[in-house]
Amino acid sequence: MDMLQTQADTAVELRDVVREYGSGQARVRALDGVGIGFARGTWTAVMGPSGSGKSTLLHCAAGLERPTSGQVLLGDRDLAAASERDLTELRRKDIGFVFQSFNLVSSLTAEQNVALPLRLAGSKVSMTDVRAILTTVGLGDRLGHRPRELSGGQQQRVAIARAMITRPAVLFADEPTGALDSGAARTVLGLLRSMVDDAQQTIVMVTHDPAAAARADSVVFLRDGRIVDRLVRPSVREVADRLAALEA
Ligand SMILES: Nc1ncnc2c1ncn2[C@@H]1O[C@H](COP(=O)(O)OP(=O)(O)OP(=O)(O)O)[C@@H](O)[C@H]1O
Repeated sequence: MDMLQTQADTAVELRDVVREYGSGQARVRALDGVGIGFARGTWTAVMGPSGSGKSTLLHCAAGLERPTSGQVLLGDRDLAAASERDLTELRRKDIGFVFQSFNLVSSLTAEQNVALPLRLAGSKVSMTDVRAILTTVGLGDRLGHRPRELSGGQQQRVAIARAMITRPAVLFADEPTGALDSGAARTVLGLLRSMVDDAQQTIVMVTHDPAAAARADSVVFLRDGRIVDRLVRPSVREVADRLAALEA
């Protein structure tokens, strides 16, 4: 789908992205010429064997790491060529992150954690909006709780609320359900699904879990730093089989 789309339909596009680490004998090519577009209002899962380049792809697409060569286009801006200052601004306003480890500030309440991106961006903080978002993720009765007073699934829902508050064009998720039991994972995946279906946000998610990947609109598979396959609306079984074949 990405090839035929115009840029206006594409939230993020990687063009011939190469990312190398180290030098000389120790040089590793983590991404080896990746070209892919993530269409607006879609959810893409990124899978592949350990070391295939999934996290590197996510970090380059999100402007957390610079490619060695190639372009990363967010709208009409090339993140690969942006200044540090522009990248910081972009990460605050246009991009959201959800990580396996939740990354909440332990001394802050759920409400304060969700308000934090707005405060950092110097925006006006509406506590009504903060509470509304926490209510959306089912935590309307946990506003004053600190992370240690919440379950893993609840902490991840706070992290999702925090990523939603700035209404980012793209949400990058790195193993968002990796630390959760299956019930909590289902709740979190349902929230991600509604961000795409109800708010037309774009999600790029790295996962090892075929059940999580099957909730996405499409699944791309990496091997040795290259995209080797893509499945559209696959079943859990299809994802698991494809992954097993790549890992064999
Ligand atoms: N900072 C780094 N310095 C050197 N090599 C790195 C660095 N980060 C990643 N690599 C290498 O790049 C390759 C891709 O790593 P990456 O973390 O993107 O893989 P992955 O698919 O996310 O793996 P996993 O599923 O195990 O998390 C690996 O060979 C890894 O060792």
